[in-house]
Amino acid sequence: MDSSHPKAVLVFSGKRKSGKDFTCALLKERLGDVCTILTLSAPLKCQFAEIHGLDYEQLLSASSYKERYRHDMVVWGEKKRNEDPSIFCRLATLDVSTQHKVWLISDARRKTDVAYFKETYSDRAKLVRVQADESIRASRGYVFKKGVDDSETECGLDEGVLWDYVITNNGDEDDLDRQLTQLISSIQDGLINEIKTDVS
Ligand SMILES: Nc1ncnc2c1ncn2[C@@H]1O[C@H](COP(=O)(O)OP(=O)(O)O)[C@@H](O)[C@H]1O
Ligand SMILES: C[C@@](O)(CCOP(=O)(O)OP(=O)(O)O)CC(=O)O
Repeated sequence: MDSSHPKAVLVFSGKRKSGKDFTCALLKERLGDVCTILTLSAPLKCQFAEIHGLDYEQLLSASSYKERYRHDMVVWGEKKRNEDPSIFCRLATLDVSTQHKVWLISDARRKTDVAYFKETYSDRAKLVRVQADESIRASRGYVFKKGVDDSETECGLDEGVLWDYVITNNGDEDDLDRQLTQLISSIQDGLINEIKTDVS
């Protein structure tokens, strides 16, 4: 593995409907092709869909179809992680083009996810928590589900993590834009000067 690649790995975590995907898409828009979005859930959903004859594309979407199978995917995923804690981290980051110097991992959920990226990429890995008030999440379609929202998949990173950045995403677009601008400039200053060339 090329130890100099990637230059930065932003590991995002947040509750359902907090805006992880939304925030990563905005960052990708701002950073361009130097950046790529990777999800730990994609390889899990791919395998789960194959085993159960389900529609992978629908599992990837923000749909009721995904929600219908979420709990079963969580249980199956945890069984696989118990056998090999970093399996989905490795699968999600396989063969990423060296063109993409900045990786946005949009959906870390467990201490083992965080540990993998910190151990593998050291200080190139930065932990980002996206947070939104529960009322805002509800307005985006969040409904509490027992066995999901009170279990590790949604609570595994609620405590004991020192976040490098916390993004508050309650719908104030100017505030979000300001936070993302700060995040991008601190990454550029701190970790990856090359991005200044790539995005200028
Ligand atoms: N700041 C925002 N402004 C407008 N819509 C938003 C904002 N943040 C999230 N959303 C919308 O809310 C829904 C949930 O956001 P998403 O990023 O999918 O959450 P998560 O990935 O954390 O579950 C999506 O439809 C998304 O487009
Ligand atoms: C089984 C899962 O991978 C399903 C995650 O699906 P998404 O990542 O699509 O969830 P959102 O937070 O709503 O964007 C969770 C897990 O515990 O691995």
